[in-house]
Amino acid sequence: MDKLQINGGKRLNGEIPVSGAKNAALPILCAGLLTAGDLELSNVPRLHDVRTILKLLEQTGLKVTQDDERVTLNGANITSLEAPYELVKTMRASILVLGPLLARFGEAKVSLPGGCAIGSRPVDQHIKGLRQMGAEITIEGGYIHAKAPGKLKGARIHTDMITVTGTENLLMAATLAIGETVLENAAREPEVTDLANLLVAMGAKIEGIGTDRLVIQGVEALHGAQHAVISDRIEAATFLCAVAATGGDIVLLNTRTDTFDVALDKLREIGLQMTVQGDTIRARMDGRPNPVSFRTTEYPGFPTDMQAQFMAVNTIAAGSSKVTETIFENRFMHVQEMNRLGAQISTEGNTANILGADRLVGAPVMATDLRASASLVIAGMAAEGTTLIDRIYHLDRGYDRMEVKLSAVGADIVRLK
Ligand SMILES: CC(=O)N[C@H]1[C@@H](OP(=O)(O)OP(=O)(O)OC[C@H]2O[C@@H](n3ccc(=O)[nH]c3=O)[C@H](O)[C@@H]2O)O[C@H](CO)[C@@H](O)[C@@H]1O
Ligand SMILES: C=C(OP(=O)(O)O)C(=O)O
Repeated sequence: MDKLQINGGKRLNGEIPVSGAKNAALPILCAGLLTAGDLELSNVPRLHDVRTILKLLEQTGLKVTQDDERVTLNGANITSLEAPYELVKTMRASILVLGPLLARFGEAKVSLPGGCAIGSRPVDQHIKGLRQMGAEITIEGGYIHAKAPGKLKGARIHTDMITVTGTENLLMAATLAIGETVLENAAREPEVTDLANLLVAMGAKIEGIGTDRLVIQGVEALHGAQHAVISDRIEAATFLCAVAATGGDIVLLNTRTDTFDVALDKLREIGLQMTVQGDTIRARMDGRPNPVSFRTTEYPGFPTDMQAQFMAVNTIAAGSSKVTETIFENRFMHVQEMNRLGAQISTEGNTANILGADRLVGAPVMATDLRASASLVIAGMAAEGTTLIDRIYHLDRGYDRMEVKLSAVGADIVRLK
């Protein structure tokens, strides 16, 4: 199993290209199931999760042609309407094939995703919404069996909570349903907007893009389109946290700063000096970070996917901070590992109290989930001595060669096979 070995205490200096967003690429690739035409995608990140979804899509009969970050999909010859447990269990976002398959073919059999390290993560809202659109859904043997005799029909759907992949699944389903669908309480994450923009390019009729009320007029069929996946705001903010923790002067290329204002404000509060020019951000840091307190919430609030990385910066800040996680019930698994490096964090329910330590000292630690892994990389880079991070397959799910990008700007970080 691969590990990362980090010798901490190195300042970062140089340019880092930001990849396309995992959380936009995954639903967008699933949208390939909605059409018999060619979907020509660029800026698709090289991630394990992308490979998993492509494997899943290929076994439905979707034709995949890949040239580095360019992926062309063709859904003219879909032969299987099933997403098997073996693939779904490795990646929860596989549930995103449900809406498109059901909408275009009137049938789908998708393994129920299990819970995962960060929480139980049910998909009841996806199912509830599809039922409101007329789908007949049974759950048997660990699989969601869904049928829409005739076709899905437009409906007014108000999800009980804001759900990102739930909104995406229902949005994709609604594009081919008969009549009008209104999605109330819709997620407004930039990745949902990126998917909606692609669907419009494919011929979908969607109003309210970027708001919490999406109105979709179903069409008979969608056609092929070209689309560049939006830049990954979480990857970009992760690198900014890294430089805030180590000090240095870096330039991020290919960013979309308009998609992560809240994180940028918090980074300024930390003391990171940033200059934004077009799609680049120059970020400079000297001295010890200021502590920052925050609560995670849905977009446009502070993203849960950045909670762990900001906590890593807080561990060495000059003062104490409070971090509250409101989206997932078990997203503090990095706390114990950071404490192994000398961090002083205590938790009370969904709140972590962090007392900034004068220094962290390297130690062997274990990655428990994707963003926890990234936070341990940051903490390891800020620590004195050597940190060995085990189970970095979590990191590879969602970061495109993180150690290569960080070594290129001066970090001492190597992958041990
Ligand atoms: C592939 C992808 O885009 N993943 C992102 C997506 O996950 P994902 O779409 O799975 O997260 P959701 O927005 O659906 O989850 C938000 C909350 O709603 C709950 N819930 C959700 C659906 C449902 O049917 N029932 C239910 O109870 C979840 O357990 C969670 O507590 O949004 C999360 C919240 O921004 C991010 O952390 C993930 O990186
Ligand atoms: C939780 C995440 O992803 P997923 O929903 O794919 O597990 C994440 O990107 O931080």
